[in-house]
Amino acid sequence: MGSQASDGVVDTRRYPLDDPADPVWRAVVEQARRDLRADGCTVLRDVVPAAHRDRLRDEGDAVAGAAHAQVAEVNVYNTDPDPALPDDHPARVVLQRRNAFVARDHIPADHLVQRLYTHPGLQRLVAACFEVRAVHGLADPYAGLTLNVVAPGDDHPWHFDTNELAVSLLTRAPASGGLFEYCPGIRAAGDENHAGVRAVLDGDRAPVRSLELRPGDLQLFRGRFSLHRVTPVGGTTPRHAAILAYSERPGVVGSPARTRQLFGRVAPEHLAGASVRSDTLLD
Ligand SMILES: O=C(O)CCC(=O)C(=O)O
Ligand SMILES: [Fe+2]
Repeated sequence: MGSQASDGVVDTRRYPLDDPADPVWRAVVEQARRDLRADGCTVLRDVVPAAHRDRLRDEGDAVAGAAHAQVAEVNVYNTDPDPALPDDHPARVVLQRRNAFVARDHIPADHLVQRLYTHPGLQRLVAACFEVRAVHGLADPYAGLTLNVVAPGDDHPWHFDTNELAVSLLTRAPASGGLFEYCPGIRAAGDENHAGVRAVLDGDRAPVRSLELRPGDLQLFRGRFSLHRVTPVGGTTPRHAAILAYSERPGVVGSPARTRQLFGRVAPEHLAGASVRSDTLLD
């Protein structure tokens, strides 16, 4: 095994990151591609070996207190309410966002999730699964890597992601609830499908799929096209998920407005640059 992957963060028998010619690597990629083509989502089971999962959870616990907790009124597009839109437009539905994100700059560089995020072999595998030439970590000092903290009784309401390629890793499973639900490909570049999105907000369960994530699994997800949420967390302990955001282009930084909304502050990088976009879908 090569040096990058053999430090134990990744189970290199199941995921031989250093060797894309290995039939095991190729089989992983083929299955992931089939899943992603079919419904925009795939789960790589047990990427982080069982021996490291306590550490993963403890590191998440250590930074969870730094999450920016503020109930925000949002819609699925994370846009401001626009009273000019008709009443039945999905952007008119106001949701309470109660989850809180820990920004990347609060996560120490030696934490397992930081090492996973920047791991060249893992990035190569993720790119192959998503069928893109390469994935790049964001240049955004906050949003590239976050910990999503959902407290008992709270949820993370329906939304689309701004970012195209997301990888998530549960670091603390909730005692109950906290399921990831998603509507595969409910919109596409050039087709917002407002009626279908609104129907889900009004309770239509037909397009909804549910996923049970386990600590150590990596979920690869195209959240820009699939409406998704985390259902209310039950029990007395929070749900923690690390969100590893990637882009096909290097240098991506979030807008100042969105950054303030998510983290309550901005960095010089956010004020300096224009954010890069690949389509004209609503945020
Ligand atoms: O916590 C999760 O599993 C999903 C989080 C999510 O959808 C997001 O951060 O955009
Ligand atoms: Fe999301």
